[in-house]
Amino acid sequence: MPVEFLNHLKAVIRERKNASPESSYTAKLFSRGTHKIAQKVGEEAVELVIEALSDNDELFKNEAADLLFHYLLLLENRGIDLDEIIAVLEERHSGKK
Ligand SMILES: N=c1c2ncn([C@@H]3O[C@H](COP(=O)(O)OP(=O)(O)OP(=O)(O)O)[C@@H](O)[C@H]3O)c2ncn1[C@@H]1O[C@H](COP(=O)(O)O)[C@@H](O)[C@H]1O
Repeated sequence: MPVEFLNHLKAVIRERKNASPESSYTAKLFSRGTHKIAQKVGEEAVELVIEALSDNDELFKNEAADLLFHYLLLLENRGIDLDEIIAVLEERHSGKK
């Protein structure tokens, strides 16, 4: 189920690429381009690092979700599927067998 949801979210993000910027947060970020999307990934990564140093699991999970969401956006903006990143990990893993 979690993997299916991730695939569903990827599809929604892809749809938003062609949606009007006024219609959604995701569409607006796509309209602002690579610089803004990359900046958001950096911001969300820093926010996650800050929460990693706290003991609040709820805040940590929320920041982790924000980072994952914006990471998916960055991949979609680049035209690279998450499966291609997983393939890199699989290749690294198989090389260590
Ligand atoms: N999973 C998410 C998701 N996670 C985080 N966010 C947004 O990411 C932003 C992160 O918070 P920030 O305070 O860093 O950003 P902000 O202040 O809103 O934006 P800035 O102008 O400051 O950059 C918030 O606006 C969140 O709403 C998300 N926005 C949308 N989704 C999903 O994306 C899909 C498309 O949603 P829409 O974009 O609403 O169509 C749906 O399935 C949504 O559930």
